[in-house]
Order: sequence, then structure tokens, then C-alpha cells
Amino acid sequence: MIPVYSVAQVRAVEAQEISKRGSESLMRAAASELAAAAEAMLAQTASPTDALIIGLIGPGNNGGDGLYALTELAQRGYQTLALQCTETGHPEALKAYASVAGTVKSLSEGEEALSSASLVIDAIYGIGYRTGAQLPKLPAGTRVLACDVPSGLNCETGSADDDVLLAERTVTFGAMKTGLISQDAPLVTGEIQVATLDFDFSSITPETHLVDENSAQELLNVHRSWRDAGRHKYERGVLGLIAGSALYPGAAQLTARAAVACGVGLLRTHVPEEVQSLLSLAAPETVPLDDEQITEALSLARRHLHGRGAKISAWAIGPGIDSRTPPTGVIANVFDSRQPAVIDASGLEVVPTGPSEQPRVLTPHAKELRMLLRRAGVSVTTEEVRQDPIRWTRWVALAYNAVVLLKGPTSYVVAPNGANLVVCHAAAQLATAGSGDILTGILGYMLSDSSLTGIYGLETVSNSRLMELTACAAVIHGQLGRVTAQQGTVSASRLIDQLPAVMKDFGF
Ligand SMILES: NC(=O)C1=CN([C@@H]2O[C@H](COP(=O)(O)OP(=O)(O)OC[C@H]3O[C@@H](n4cnc5c(N)ncnc54)[C@H](O)[C@@H]3O)[C@@H](O)[C@H]2O)[C@@H](O)CC1
Ligand SMILES: Nc1ncnc2c1ncn2[C@@H]1O[C@H](COP(=O)(O)OP(=O)(O)O)[C@@H](O)[C@H]1O
Repeated sequence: MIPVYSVAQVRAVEAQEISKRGSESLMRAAASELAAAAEAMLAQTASPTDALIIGLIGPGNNGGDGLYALTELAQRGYQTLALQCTETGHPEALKAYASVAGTVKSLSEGEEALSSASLVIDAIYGIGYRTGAQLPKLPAGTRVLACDVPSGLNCETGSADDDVLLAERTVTFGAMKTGLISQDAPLVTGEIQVATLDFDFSSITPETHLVDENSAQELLNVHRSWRDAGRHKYERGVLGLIAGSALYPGAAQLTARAAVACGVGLLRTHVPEEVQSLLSLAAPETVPLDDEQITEALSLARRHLHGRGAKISAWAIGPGIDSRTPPTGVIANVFDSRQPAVIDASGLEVVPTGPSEQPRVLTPHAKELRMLLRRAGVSVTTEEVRQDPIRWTRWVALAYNAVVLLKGPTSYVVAPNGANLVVCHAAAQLATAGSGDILTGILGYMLSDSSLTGIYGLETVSNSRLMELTACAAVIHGQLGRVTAQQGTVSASRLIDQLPAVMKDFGF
């Protein structure tokens, strides 16, 4: 997992590093990382002599990084041009660049060259940016590498100006910063590469941790073993799905098909009669589960009589339930159990507040989070949630005694004790009807699989493992969106078609 720090924390460590190593040597180290990233971006498309790299240079240290990077690139044979975007610049870096590659032009003098740039390095503003500067408009299709932070992005809040310079890649220095993963940031930074420059953060507690593809792989492997290959379907895990209504017959199918596509051991489905025949057609692998069997399964689980009757390892509750007539009796019994559950959509309208023995994950989007807060007696606006998502998600986690996944372009996973993780891996195309139902299927499957929860006997899964698995499900879901979008337009059904291949990439 990647630790994420506030700008103030990064500034404090930076000050220590400057006193140890000197400002110039740090800046040169940052510049080398930036130059290497520029070379990597051009590796497929241009040889050094053909490529023109233009640096947009600002007044402070960010501009200094850009100039030293351009100096290195000029020394390696690239054609470079430094365009000064403000009245003043970093004096030593300006001198260093001039001595290797010639004079620096003003933006107005050299603007025309932008249309022939192979790559633009955006080194106008970094963490010192305050909103409101005049930023240059780049020709459509310009490839941009941002130095530390895209210019126009407030790196404390993640709020971007309308004319922010959109980056294909951002090389950020010291550590991942909160404002690079919040609010607008995921839409403007491109891929983020952290160049730690060996900054020492050992005495500082990060604000949160980012779970990316690599960290998800590691987290998924924690309990996997060679013994997994010898398990039969019941040992592998049985998911109980309570979903669907005549009003929304599709949601139960999507969640069921997603869980099946993940490779669930067995899926038992509790849906209204009129939905069951459709579900059996859409997912013939599923086996219906009636009220009596649920009561029996819960009773056996309470008496630890595993392996008899309808054994259920975890539950997925909510997709497509008609909130006007939810199956409250059955759901109430499941909520009273100690079996892990993911609760989504209309299930969120009936999940009880207060203490519970059940390990639970609630998966609201922002509007559902506000509904959950209202049910717990707290009234907030959408803007308040946007400004401080972790704070309001924590309120819900505490009030409902559950791990909460707040879904959106950036997703937040928060436990009742306040621990939190962030996932920034989504593709915009995931904003399509039914994609949340698929996430419920993926997470439901993961909670049911003992090789992922590490629970084979009588204990229950801890909130910290629930958080990890929830973050992994969000990463897988994000990757699913990315892979599907590469091949065409995205719909929930197309996401399910890609799911087996994406799961395979995560070691399933
Ligand atoms: N301090 C260090 O040792 C290191 C700093 N690094 C670089 O230093 C950057 C931070 O440098 P600075 O603190 O000089 O800040 P910036 O280079 O981000 O900004 C320069 C100055 O621009 C001005 N400014 C900001 N917003 C403006 C606006 N809207 N209108 C007009 N002027 C505005 C501010 O006065 C600010 O100090 C980092 O982002 C990173 O690129 C790296 O070299 C790593 C080492
Ligand atoms: N603009 C966006 N960019 C990236 N991911 C998004 C965006 N909007 C929504 N998502 C993701 O898509 C999913 C939508 O879930 P949800 O709102 O429950 O949809 P539905 O109710 O249609 O199933 C969530 O996983 C969320 O993180």
C-alpha cells in the first residue's frame, strides 16, 4: 500500500532533507527522475534527435526542477525549449539551462512551437500553487508530463481550476500527496509515479494509504496457499444472495452473474418467485435458497455445525430489492448473524444502526451515504461530503459499526475505528447502470472465499481484513472498467464478460 501524506507533512520532511542534503542537490535529484520519465514516455515514439521537448517554466522551485530536467535532456541529445511562463524564474536553474541549451524564451515568444512538441513538461506550479493563475492553453492532443503536480491543481484539496494542464503522467516528489488522489485530481493527473528521493517519513503517520494494482495483488495473496487446490466447493465458499424484485429484476442477475464469473464455490439465491426463473436462465449455476433454508443455515452456523444443511459463508444483500416491500424478516435474521455480508443499494435502507456482531461492508455512493447519515440523525450536503469524504464516511462506519466503501471516481474504505484506505483506479466508463451491482458480486464472492478471508474455522473476519478485501474489490472493479473501455463502450453486461480474464490477472 502506498502511504499518502498532506502537503504540510511533505513540506516538513522536505525542510529536513534540505538541511541534510542541500536544496540544489534535491532539486537535481528530482530533475533526474523527471528527465527519466520524459525519456520513458518518448521511448516508443521518437529518437532523441527527432524529439522536441518543451518545458513550461514557472517562478519557483517547480520551475527549477523543470529547467534542470531539460538541461539533462539537452545533454542527452534531445531538442529542448524552455518557455518562461512568469516574469521571474529560478536563477541558478536558468543559468544551468542557458549554459547547456541556450537562452530561455518567454511563453509569448515561443508559444507557436507548442504545436510541434513531442512532449511538454509542465513545470509552472507545484505544491506552491494557489488558485487563480493565468495558465497557458495547449494545442489539443499535446502529451504532458507534470512535474510534481499538474499546474492548476490545488495539491492540498485536489480541487482543479478549469484551465488546469491535463497530464498524461505526473512524477511527484517525496511522497504521494492527499491532493493528488482527492476530488478532481484523478481526472487530471494521469498515471502518477512517486519519486521518493529517499525522503525519510519514518516518524510521520500518513493521512491514508492508497491501494493500487500491485498492492491489491499483495493483499489478495496474504492467505493463499498450495492447499487451496484441494478444496471442494463448500470449503471454497458459499455466497448467499438476497436481491431482486419485480420492479428491478435485472440487478439480481447482474450481481449473481458477476459472482459466478469470479469463480464462486457456490451461489445460493434468495429472490422473489417472479425473478427466480429469469435468474436461473441468466445464471444456471445458481441454486435457490428459501426462507426455511436461510433459517436453518443461520441456526447451524450459530451452533457451529458447519458442513451440514445449507451452509453459507457470506452474504450479499440489496441489489434490486424493492425498498417499499423489502424482505425484512429474512434480512433481519441475516443481520443478526455473525457471517460476513456486503450490503448495497436498497439493503442500505434497512441495515440497522448500532452495535453488531456481523462483519459488514456497506457500499454506498455519495447520495446513499447521505441517506445513511440521515438515518443516523446527521444532515450534510453533497458539497460537504465532496470536501471531506473520509470524515463523513467515518461517521457512517461508526454509526453502523461497519466497514464503509464510499464509491465514486475515487473510492474510500473506512472502518469504525477510523482506519482508512483509498482506491483511485476507476475508469470513468464505470458510471453506467448496474456497475455497482457487479462490484457487489465481486466483493460478495471475496467475502465468501476462505483463501481470501483466511477464516476456515469459527472466528470471524476482522474489520482490517474486510477493509483490505473491499479495497481489492474496488481495484479489480476499476481494472475491469479500464480493460472493458479499451475494447469499446461499457455496459454492465460487457463488464461481466471481461471479469474472468481480469480476475485471472489478479491470481484467481
Ligand atoms: N524544496 C525542495 O527541496 C524541493 C522542492 N521541489 C519542487 O518545489 C516545488 C515547490 O516549490 P515552490 O514552493 O517554489 O512553489 P511552486 O514552484 O509550486 O510555485 C512557485 C510560486 O508561485 C507562486 N504562485 C502560486 N500560485 C500562484 C498564482 N495563482 N498566481 C501567481 N503566483 C502564484 C507562489 O508564490 C509560489 O511560491 C515542488 O512542487 C517541487 O516541484 C523539488 O525540487 C524537490 C525538492
Ligand atoms: N465518474 C466515475 N469515474 C470512475 N468510476 C465511477 C464514476 N462514477 C461511478 N463510478 C464507479 O462506478 C460504480 C457505480 O456504482 P453505483 O453508483 O452503485 O451504480 P449502480 O447503482 O448503477 O449499480 C462504483 O463502483 C463507482 O466507484
